[in-house]
Amino acid sequence: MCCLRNGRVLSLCAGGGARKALKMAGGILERIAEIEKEMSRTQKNKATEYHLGLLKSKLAKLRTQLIQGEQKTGPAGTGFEVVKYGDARVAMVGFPSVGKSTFLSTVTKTESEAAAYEFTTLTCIPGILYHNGATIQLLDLPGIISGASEGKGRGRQVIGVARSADLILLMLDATKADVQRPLLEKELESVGIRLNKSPPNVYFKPKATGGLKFTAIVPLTHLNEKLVYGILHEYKVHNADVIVREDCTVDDFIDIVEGNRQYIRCLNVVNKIDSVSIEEVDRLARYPHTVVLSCNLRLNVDTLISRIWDDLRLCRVYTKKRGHAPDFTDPLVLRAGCTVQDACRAVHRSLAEASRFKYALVWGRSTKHNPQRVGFQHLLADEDVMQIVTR
Ligand SMILES: Nc1nc2c(ncn2[C@@H]2O[C@H](COP(=O)(O)OP(=O)(O)OP(=O)(O)O)[C@@H](O)[C@H]2O)c(=O)[nH]1
Ligand SMILES: [K+]
Ligand SMILES: [Mg+2]
Repeated sequence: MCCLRNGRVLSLCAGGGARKALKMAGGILERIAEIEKEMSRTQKNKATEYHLGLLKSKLAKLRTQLIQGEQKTGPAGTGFEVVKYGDARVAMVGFPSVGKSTFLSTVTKTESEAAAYEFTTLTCIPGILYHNGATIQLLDLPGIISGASEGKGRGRQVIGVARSADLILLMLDATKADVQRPLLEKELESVGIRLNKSPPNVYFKPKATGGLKFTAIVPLTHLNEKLVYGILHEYKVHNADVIVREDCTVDDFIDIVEGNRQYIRCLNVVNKIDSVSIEEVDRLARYPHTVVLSCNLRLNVDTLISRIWDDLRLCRVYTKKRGHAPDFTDPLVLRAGCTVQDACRAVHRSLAEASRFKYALVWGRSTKHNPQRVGFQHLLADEDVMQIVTR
């Protein structure tokens, strides 16, 4: 019933351009359904792998068209753009009534309405989580339903926000986690979001001339030259260098050719563990990238916050003035793998220029001795202390 309400809201605000876009999306959806049907009819074996590979690239192309169509023609103001704020952004994605709003209200000062009926939250509600000297923007979002990625309910907007996050929390209900998790993963996958994955190690460079050059530097068990050529042909790429450096799948290779994938870290958050047995809690907690939780009983809330912190992979750098103690209250909050130059830039843009910067003194886990005199390229570690010496 609520979906209907959402559907009605959507169609009410759809103007001429948007209506055309919806119609176009409808055509693409039909073709996607046809290809999915054909794929499910086709047996998987050596003889069909080429055919299946091409179908997969056709499918990927259509899905990209769908997303791009939406981005270009979607009525303005229907997304819920919330300004990025703080050192990192965490978005909660889940089915209705799994406890997203309850969690936001538990860990931030923002009150997001929580209730026993589905679709209580209708837009993006930001809250701020203060942890370890960092400010983390936590986004509460409307519940999504299966088919969200194809435009059902507010799914598209929700996924659009998820795309902008540094970490996605897949919020699950402990009584239905095994059903909900794969459905949510599928919705995010189908719009090009890759969870807890790193980009496949494949070099791909389209060129103007010279034909296709294919090299594999490891034995391949899913891909072969013919298949790669077939997929590239599907994308109308006739000149390119391809170097495959890992045993990647057809899907991985298509991701590389599409080039628009987003690799985002994700944590499965299983809420309402007060509703299931202790044995079940134990089983759920063993799933990879998972934290179990009860917002109502405040069980494991701190564990979740510290897992969020770990997964964001932030790096705190305490700055220090010459002759003074370091300021441990207000760190620079950067990303893991940051350099001294990044830290200088965070203090002031001009300090990141070689004309101003002489060297830095660093104390902490990144150094061999304390302090160590280092240049711009030195890699900093979490909780390092840094003193900048200028010219
Ligand atoms: N048993 C139990 N119920 C919970 C827990 N956390 C939240 N709830 C209840 O679950 C219901 C839904 O909570 P919400 O926070 O509104 O869920 P939501 O995911 O934001 O829902 P939508 O905004 O509708 O998508 C409310 O009645 C909460 O009181 C929990 O840890 N255990
Ligand atoms: K609810
Ligand atoms: Mg809610």
